[in-house]
Amino acid sequence: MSLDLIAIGRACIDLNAVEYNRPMEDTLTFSKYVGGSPANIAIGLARLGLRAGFIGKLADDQHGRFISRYMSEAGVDTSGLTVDREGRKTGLAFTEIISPDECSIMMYRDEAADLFLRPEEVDENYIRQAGILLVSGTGLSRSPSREAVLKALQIARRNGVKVVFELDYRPYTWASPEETALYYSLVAELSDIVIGTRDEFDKLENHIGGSNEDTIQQLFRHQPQLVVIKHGVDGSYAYARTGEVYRGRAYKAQVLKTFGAGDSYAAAFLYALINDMGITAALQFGSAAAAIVVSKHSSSAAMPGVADIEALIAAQEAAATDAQSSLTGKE
Ligand SMILES: Nc1ncnc2c1ncn2[C@@H]1O[C@H](COP(=O)(O)OP(=O)(O)OP(=O)(O)O)[C@@H](O)[C@H]1O
Ligand SMILES: O=C(O)C[C@@H](O)[C@H](O)C(=O)CO
Repeated sequence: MSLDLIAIGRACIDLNAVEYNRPMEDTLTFSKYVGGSPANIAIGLARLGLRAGFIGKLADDQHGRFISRYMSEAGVDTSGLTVDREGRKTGLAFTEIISPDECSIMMYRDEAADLFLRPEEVDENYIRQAGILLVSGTGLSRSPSREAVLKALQIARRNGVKVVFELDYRPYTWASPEETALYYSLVAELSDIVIGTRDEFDKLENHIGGSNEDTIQQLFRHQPQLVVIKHGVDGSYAYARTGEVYRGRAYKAQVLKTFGAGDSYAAAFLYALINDMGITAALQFGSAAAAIVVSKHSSSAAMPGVADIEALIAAQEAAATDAQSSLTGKE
């Protein structure tokens, strides 16, 4: 077996408001989906036809079994999953969709099983047959998951497996900003590619209002070859260690909710990189996949296929060219 990418971290349950455009107090019905950033990314890559695997710990309950079955049916290799036997629960995320710009997530993650993944449950032989290890930042927030992720990182480094660090900052599991900055910078400096929002890089640097230039100057002193910094609807930048800067625009979308944007972006961006399509195409793929997912109800179940992404890019690039021609008066 050989896998294009293995993601390590949490696989949980999303309960997304079915009656939306209202506060959660007025929502009576929720739809169940698999959630958790690294699980969503693995599912997104499998939907794009790549061989994706997952390392994580599931609760020994109905939700854990649902996640395992869903991921496996989605085409994700689940042989790296372990099951908690000590009564811990699956993490739940209730999502509130008040309006397209006002979405929030209410977490139930006390003693969540995923944070109890142990280093001895991370198998060197599993990781060494992958092209990429994707580390999700939340897995670093607590022990023993923290040590399990660090072990996976160490295995990847010594076996020539590329490491992608998705910052995936979620405030609820970290003890302090200093702790977040310490582990984020440690892992970012050992990774080949770092992907995050501007706000997440501020967490890594432990200050507010940092600049992309300062961020890349610091990270390029270490291992990273590519740093991707997302700015929501204002688009995203990819900085190469060799000095090139690429800008990707966000595509127009009929936005229903904003969560899931980052995970679909990461999956499609990495799909394009793995297929040697170049960084400009990777930025287009990431933005197009995100535009599709923000217009749908779920994150994992809405991950698009290659044809959907290509169709959105073709339509929106053609529209942008038409708009440009009518401005300049050229055909
Ligand atoms: N409202 C939107 N409409 C269209 N595209 C969007 C929108 N919001 C985000 N995107 C696209 O998704 C990409 C990632 O979004 P963002 O920077 O919000 O990531 P994130 O905060 O990691 O997402 P998440 O909410 O899943 O954690 C952006 O660079 C952009 O291309
Ligand atoms: O685990 C979370 O933090 C929430 C996710 O389950 C959810 O799918 C999401 O926010 C995607 O980015």
